[in-house]
Amino acid sequence: MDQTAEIAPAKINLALHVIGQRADGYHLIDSLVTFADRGDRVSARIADADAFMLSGPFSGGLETDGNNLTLKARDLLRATVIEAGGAAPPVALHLEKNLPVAAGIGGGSADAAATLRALMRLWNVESDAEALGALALRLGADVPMCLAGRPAVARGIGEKLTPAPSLPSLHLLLVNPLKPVSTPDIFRRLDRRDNPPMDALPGSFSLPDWSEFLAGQRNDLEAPARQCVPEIGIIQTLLRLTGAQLCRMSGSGATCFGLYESREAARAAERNLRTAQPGWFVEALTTVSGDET
Ligand SMILES: C[C@](O)(CO)[C@H](O)COP(=O)(O)OP(=O)(O)OC[C@H]1O[C@@H](n2ccc(N)nc2=O)[C@H](O)[C@@H]1O
Ligand SMILES: Nc1ncnc2c1ncn2[C@@H]1O[C@H](COP(=O)(O)OP(=O)(O)OP(=O)(O)O)[C@@H](O)[C@H]1O
Repeated sequence: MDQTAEIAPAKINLALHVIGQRADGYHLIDSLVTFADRGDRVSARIADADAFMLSGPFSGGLETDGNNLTLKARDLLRATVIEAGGAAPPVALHLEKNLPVAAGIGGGSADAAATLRALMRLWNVESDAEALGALALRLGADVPMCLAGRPAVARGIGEKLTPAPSLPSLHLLLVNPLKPVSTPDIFRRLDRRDNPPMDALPGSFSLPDWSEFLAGQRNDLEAPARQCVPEIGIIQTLLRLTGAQLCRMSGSGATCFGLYESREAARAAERNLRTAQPGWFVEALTTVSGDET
């Protein structure tokens, strides 16, 4: 194989409780994450020399040097492969950026994870899950969960993952006012770092059970994010007006999601909000189900 491609799906924190802080400043979280059926796209092919190309609606202003998480992932995997005596020939990478940047939906982390998956295939790298998780964590706290790409409870700083097999597929609308948010800044603004963890997850696939469960959970980063992006309140009011059963912010923001009872309801809300707010990112999507293999 000399070329391959991977989708880098949007990550959604359905709930995110901040329950402590490590001595090094990183926060301990208890978060339920799931993944969209779409996102960025990373394609890779063996080439004469390393190359990187960016395209897509949100490529403007993004780093094209070694600070782009796609290239950080390439460089880290290559160093690991070479250290183990393997070969990691030059590759041309193409990142199609469909997700807004610094938006709380894991864009850069998803790109890094997709790059790892693509290059492991291209370079015939084999690795056990534990070593791969540790490698991913060196790229960012969200990268291990994006590498797994399955509904999970994320604990520790986000790297301790427990599958959530009974989480059903959800119909969501993502809305972002295109105001980038700095993750460290939002964590720094927290008033409390010792909040209670999430309740026990429902054991059944029932959507009403999950809706009720989610309604009882929180995103502890929402209050500090609202200080920086007041539009978060407006977005949630608009989501409720379009019939969302639940709305909440994902990650460190500012993207919020609305939960709808059907794909049609999410699509209708998408049409309404795109007309009302043409300058915002508004995307209806379906999430992966916990029991898909
Ligand atoms: C908010 C979440 O998206 C929830 O899934 C993640 O916790 C953030 O994950 P991420 O963007 O991959 O974070 P990293 O790139 O590893 O860290 C960026 C910065 O965010 C802060 N950070 C991140 C994760 C975490 N559990 N505690 C933190 O305090 C730290 O200041 C860190 O320097
Ligand atoms: N491929 C990439 N895509 C997006 N951001 C990138 C990428 N590479 C580097 N970055 C940098 O990472 C920062 C965080 O962007 P990202 O989109 O990953 O944030 P996020 O969605 O808030 O992530 P998370 O939900 O993991 O906190 C940006 O400010 C950007 O400069």
